[in-house]
Formats: sequence, C-alpha cells, structure tokens
Amino acid sequence: MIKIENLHKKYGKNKILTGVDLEIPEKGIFAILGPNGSGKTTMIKSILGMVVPEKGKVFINGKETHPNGLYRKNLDYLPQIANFPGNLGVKELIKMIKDLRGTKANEDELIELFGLQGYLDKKLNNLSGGTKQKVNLVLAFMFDSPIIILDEPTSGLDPVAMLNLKRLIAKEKAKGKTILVTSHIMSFVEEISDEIVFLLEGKIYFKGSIQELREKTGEIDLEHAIAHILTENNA
Ligand SMILES: Nc1ncnc2c1ncn2[C@@H]1O[C@H](COP(=O)(O)OP(=O)(O)OP(=O)(O)O)[C@@H](O)[C@H]1O
Repeated sequence: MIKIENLHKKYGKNKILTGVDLEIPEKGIFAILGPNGSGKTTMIKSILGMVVPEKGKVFINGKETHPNGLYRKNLDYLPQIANFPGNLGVKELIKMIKDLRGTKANEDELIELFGLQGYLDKKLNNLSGGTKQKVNLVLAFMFDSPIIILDEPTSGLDPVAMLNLKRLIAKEKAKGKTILVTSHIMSFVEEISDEIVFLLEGKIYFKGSIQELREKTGEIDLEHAIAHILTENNA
C-alpha cells in the first residue's frame, strides 16, 4: 500500500502540492489525473524520493520511506522523460540498468513483446521517439516489482505498441501488482483503470471509480467528466 500524508511541495514561490493526502491500496490500476502542471509528476517523484517535500510523509507498505532510497528496490518506474546518454546502445543500456539494480530481469520477453529485437545494437540517438519509449517500457517492467509507476507510458506509441502495453498492464495487474499511471489519453485511462485520483490546485480533488466520477459530474464519459471539473474550477 502507498500512503501519502499532508504532502507539501513548492518550487521557489510556486506552490505545487499544498496538503496531499492519499491512500492507494494494494492491487489494481490507479490513474493519477489532473491538468498540465497540477503536480502529478511532482507527486510521483515524491513517492520515489526524487523530490524532497517541505512537509509530509510517504509510507510504502506501512513503512515510512527513508532518504537512503533502499525501498525503491520494490518499485519500478517509467519517467515522463528519460534522459539516458544518446551514444549508449539499447543492449548496453539494458545491461547497465540490470547491473545497477543487481536483480534478475525478464527483458527478453519484453523485447519480443515490443518488437525491439532489431534495435538492440542501435544507439539511443538513432531511435525514433516511440521506439525509445518502448525501450523505456522494457526498463520499467523488466524487474517484476510489486509496485509499478508509469508517467505517461503511452507517449509516442503506435496502435500495436499501445495494445501490447494495455495487455502487459493487465497481465501485471492479474499478478496482484499495484500500478500507478498518469496519462492525458482518456480512452486509455478509461480502459485500464480501477480508480481515478484527480489532482487539482495542490490537493486531491477526487478519488474513486470512473462510474462515481461520471455520477458526480453527470457526464457521459471520463473525458467529459474531467472537462466538466476543469471548466467548473476555471482550471
Ligand atoms: N524542478 C523544477 N523546478 C521548478 N519548477 C518545477 C520543477 N519541476 C516541476 N516544476 C513546476 O511544477 C509544476 C508541476 O509540474 P509537474 O511536472 O509535477 O506537473 P504535471 O501535473 O505532471 O504536468 P503535465 O500534465 O504537464 O505532465 C509545473 O508548473 C512545473 O513547471
């Protein structure tokens, strides 16, 4: 379980999170939504210890996260923008991340799933955006951790890769994992999520099922429900 208590984070004078309280139970897919700049990535990075909040606590499975970051061994993360050196080859990068992590990985299955066999000797600089994203997805899923955090996983993916990603996420959920995901693609969110967490003006504005959100807003689908909240709040 992931628990966030009274999280506050500002960058300079810019207050981003102003008292986030959130409990994510074990097992299931939870979509973190909110307008651009609402602090989704900042919240995710706080869970990962990559952002230091002014105030607040994060607990993973009942234990407060420690600045030494050892708890991250049980978390897999796909960053919104992964900045690996462009002169690294795909195979080299995968090996480097495996060596750093020091645990077993199932990269071969994922390389096949995303059709990356022909790219293993290519340098990252020479890959298209979508192919780079597929490599990042391999890195994010290959360690089989119980918690997976995906920041904009659909970015740049073609429809085949998108279908493969959805199947992969469903398979990982079936293993009992907890998956946190951000996305601006509402059809994707609608298809995969068990619950929605909506961030607005530094706090959790809504947490619940898509059905509950539709009922709360009186709208026909998630896209309209989100648009309704944003318009109502001038966001
Ligand atoms: N390192 C930083 N230094 C200064 N400001 C930052 C930093 N990181 C993020 N911000 C600012 O914090 C705010 C929240 O950013 P964040 O990336 O968390 O939003 P988001 O909800 O993930 O946005 P998006 O939907 O566009 O990905 C933005 O205004 C952003 O410019």
